[in-house]
Formats: sequence, C-alpha cells, structure tokens
Amino acid sequence: MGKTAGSRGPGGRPDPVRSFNRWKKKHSHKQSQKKQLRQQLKKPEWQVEREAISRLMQNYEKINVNEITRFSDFPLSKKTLKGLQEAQYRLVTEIQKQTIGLALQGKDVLGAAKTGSGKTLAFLVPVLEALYRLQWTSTDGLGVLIISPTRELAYQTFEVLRKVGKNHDFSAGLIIGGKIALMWKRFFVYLFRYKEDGEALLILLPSEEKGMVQQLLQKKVPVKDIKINPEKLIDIQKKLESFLAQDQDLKERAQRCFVSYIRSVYLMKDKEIFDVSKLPIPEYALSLGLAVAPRVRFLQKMQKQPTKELVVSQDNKVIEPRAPSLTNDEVEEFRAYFNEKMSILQKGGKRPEGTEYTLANGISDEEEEEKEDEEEMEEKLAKTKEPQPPSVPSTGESKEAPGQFLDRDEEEEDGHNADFFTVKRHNVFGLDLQDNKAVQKKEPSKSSVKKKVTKVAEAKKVMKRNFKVNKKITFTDEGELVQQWPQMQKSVLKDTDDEDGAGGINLDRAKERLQEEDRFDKEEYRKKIKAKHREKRLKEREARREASKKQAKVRVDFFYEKNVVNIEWDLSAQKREL
Ligand SMILES: Nc1ncnc2c1ncn2[C@@H]1O[C@H](COP(=O)(O)OP(=O)(O)OP(=O)(O)O)[C@@H](O)[C@H]1O
Repeated sequence: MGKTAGSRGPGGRPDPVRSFNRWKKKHSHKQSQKKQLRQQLKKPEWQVEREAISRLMQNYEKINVNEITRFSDFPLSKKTLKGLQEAQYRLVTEIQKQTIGLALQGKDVLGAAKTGSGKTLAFLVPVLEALYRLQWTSTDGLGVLIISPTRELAYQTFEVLRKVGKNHDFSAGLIIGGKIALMWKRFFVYLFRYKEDGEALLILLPSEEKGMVQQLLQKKVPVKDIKINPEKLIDIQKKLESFLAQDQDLKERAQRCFVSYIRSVYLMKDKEIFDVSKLPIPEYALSLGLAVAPRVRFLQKMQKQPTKELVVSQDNKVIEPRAPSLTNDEVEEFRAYFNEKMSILQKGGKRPEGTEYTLANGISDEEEEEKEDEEEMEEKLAKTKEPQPPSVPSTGESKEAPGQFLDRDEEEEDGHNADFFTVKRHNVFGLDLQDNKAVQKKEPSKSSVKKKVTKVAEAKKVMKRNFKVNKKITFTDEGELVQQWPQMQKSVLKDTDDEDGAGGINLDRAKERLQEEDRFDKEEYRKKIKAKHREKRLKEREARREASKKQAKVRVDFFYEKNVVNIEWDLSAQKREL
C-alpha cells in the first residue's frame, strides 16, 4: 500500500515522472530484445551474396540477345554494373551484345571484331562475373590469366580491368616480359614505370629473400611479408602426380617446364641472389608432379666442376691463380692456350662482340661449316650410293665422325663445352673421299659388275615370263598415295624403253636413266642434308652463344690495345685439345 501511495502524486494522481521512467525501462528492454533477435536472424554477408549470385545465375538462361541494348540488360552483379557506370559505359557495342551472354552461360567464345569495337570489355565483363560467382578474393591466388600478344595491349587491358572491376574484392596484377623467373624485375621496371602506386607479388625461395629484399629497399620500394592462411593451402601434389601418370604429354610438359625454370634461374645475372645450386631440385620436381627430377646436364656438370680463376697482368702474362685449387699444370696449360689465342687475336684483330670468331686464314665459322657440310655429304653419298670396296683405307677419325657430331650436339644443347675459341676440324672428310674415289677408280670391284649383269639377266627373264612384280603402296597422313616398290621414276628423264616397242632392256638407255636417277637422288639428298645442317648450325650457334655467357670454367679479363678483353676458357675442353 505504501508503494502505491508513494507512486502517486499530490491529490492521489499518478506521478508522471515515475510513470515515464517505468515506461522507458520497459521500452528499452523490449528494444534490446528485438535487436538481439534481429542480430540472430541476420545472415552473414557471404551468404547474402551467395543468394544474390544464385538469383543472377537463374537469369542467365533468360538472356535474349535481341533484347540487349545496355549493360544493365545483362544479369550482372551490382559491383560490375557500378564499375561500368562509373566508367561511363552504359550502352553495349555489337561484339559485347553478342558475346557477353554466351560467356556468362559458360560457353567458350571465339570473337572477332574490328579494332576499337569494344572487345576488351566483351571478355573482361564475363571475367569479373566468373570470379564474382566463385566469390574469389585476393587471398585465393590466381583466378584468371589473360595473355596478350603485346605489352601495350596487356597494359590497356589491365587499366580497363582496374577501372571496371574496382568495386570487386579481388586484385589484378600486370606481368610484362618473358620468363616468369624474371617476374620481379619486370614488375619493378614496368566490388612502377608509370609512377603509380601498385602492388607486386614476388615469390621467392628462402635463399633469395634476403638479397632481393635488400635490393628493393635500396630502390625505396616498401616490402611487406605476406602471411598465407594455412587453411587456404591445398596440397595438390598427389593429384598432379596422378594426372601426369595418366598423361604422357602432360608429363613431358612438366619436364620441359622443370628444365626451363632451372635454366632461367641459371641465366639470372644476380647470382648472389638467384643461385641455381641452392634450388631445392627434388622438391621442385615434386611440386610439378614429377616423382623423379629430370636430368639437367649443365647442373650436374656445374656441380662437379667449380669455376676457377686466373689473373692476367697488363702485359698479358698469366700470373698467380686466385683460386688455390688450380694446379701448376693447369696454369701452364692455360698459359699455352692463352698465348695461342693472343696470337690469333694479333693476326686477325679483335673479335667484334656478338659475332663468331674468324680464323686467321679468312674462313668464317659459317663458311667453314658449310664446307664441312658439303664434305660430309659427299662422303655419305659416296658411301651410300657407290659400292664400297672392302679394302678402303680410312682413319679412325673419319669412321667416328657422325658419332662425334651427335655427341657434340648433345653437349652443346645443354649449353656445355662450348668454347668459342674452339678451332673447327679441316676437311676431315674430304681426305677420305679422295682416298675412296682413288681406290674405287683403281680397283673396280669384279663382284659388283657381276652383280649388275645378273640383275639385268634376271629382269630379262622376268619380262620374258611375263611375271607381274608385286607393288607395295602406302598412304601418307594426308591420304596421299606413295608407291614404295617397285620404285617410281623420280627424275625428269623420259622413260624411252617403251617407245622402242621392242622387248627386252636397252642397256645403254637403262644405264643413262639410272645415272639420271642417281643425279636426281643426289640432288635431293644434298638439299635434305643442307637443310638439316642449317638447322643444326643454328642450334649450335645458339648453344654456343648461351654457353659463352654461362659456361666459363676460367674467366680472364686482360688489356689488349688499351681495351679490356674477356676470355672464357673451358678448362676440361682445353685439356682434351692439348
Ligand atoms: N560499351 C561501350 N561504351 C562506350 N565506349 C566503349 C564501350 N566499349 C568500349 N568502349 C570504348 O571504345 C574504345 C575501344 O574499345 P576497346 O579498346 O575495347 O576495343 P577493341 O576492340 O579491344 O580494340 P583493339 O582491337 O584495338 O584492341 C575504348 O576507348 C573503350 O573505352
């Protein structure tokens, strides 16, 4: 009762202040309860977005090209539409109208339209939407790779993407240049050449990190270490391994990829940062799905033969080796080699940079190789086309020659043993050829003559008996018919046997025809060999160029006619030569 009396004001009326306070308390309690309920019911953002995505996707099948005039006629995300509007893109161009819908529906699209017709947006809009549908974020790594034929186009595409996709959560990077291993250099050079802010992602080995970070800091590039969310890491190694085991082509690609990467690191200039010997080779192979690391010859050799250094004084004298491991014999060998090369330099002048060395006798590398080709070809022709007397005297060298070529090819392909001062062999085959011919002329083999007569006699017999010779016919990949046997006449000389009308074989004409066929064959063979050798030469030259850059076992800088000249010397190759 006292409480009731206390809540009433004078005259028994309720106290308005007290009533208000009571109401306020009750109201705020109700409000907080409502808020709590709302919060419980509120969906996470990703879930809301997922629902929006599924609504968008349901509209994909309703896309009707004829009804499209604006970007907003496509079922696009709000983020993309906003980006398009902010960049003043509203109406679609024809190529955009024709392609965006199909791409959204997941179809492969190959589009062609004239320059300036809006192709860039035609593929960028579907790209943005594809990433949005997957709720891709910048921490998910690479989601889309756009490859452009020119740097300018890559830059232009990057700019449009940044503009139109700025409301999305994912990031975009521009990589310009050749090898992926050079990514950091390229980066550096290029929902920063332009003096703009930007971010570059560098993926470095622990051994590369320190030096690289130092260099970046020197260039005043702020460096941030990215911590990767372990939950986002997926081990795909086993999957890769099983893919590779099923697909030989894929496996070979992985092997080529492995070798290319190793080579590219090997060619990096900053050896103190990018040290190929520090690469975790087996782990790298595994990461590509290769259970066994492919053999990389130059790596093996490099590991076996550390670089040694020699010092040459200003008056061109070899002085004490810097590397204590170099023996006196090796110094002597180098001295002899060096003096020999110096005398060539003095006779022929300094070798201009980037050209093949020219010998003092005036025959260039290329000319000499051409000559060698001809000679080798002549010898091969002599061996294959002309009967070879069993008593032909030949040196061991000429017998082994083709094998030597193969070996050298193989080695140089790996970028080894390519001493750019190596002197080519002279006329090795020519000598043999002359010998061969001389012997053949002097001693025509009786057995071969007899054999020819026998064949003719046999042929005559066959013709008399009216035998039909079996034909062997094959088809090329293009479905072209090729008669393998009896051999078709290839030369242009007319087959006149039939014209005689008389039976049998006109031996003189047959001989003439055979000679013509022979000449024709030789010519064909010559062309083939020439093409083959040209290809080989190009390969060798490329290999030499590479090797001269990287395979110096001994590297010397010295003064010659007031110029600094570099000599790179392959110690092991020289040992063989001396
Ligand atoms: N829907 C659009 N509305 C207005 N302008 C557009 C539209 N689409 C593209 N453009 C503009 O048209 C110009 C040409 O577009 P874009 O560079 O994409 O053409 P392209 O076909 O890729 O040309 P190229 O073949 O030269 O690469 C650009 O300036 C671009 O901003």
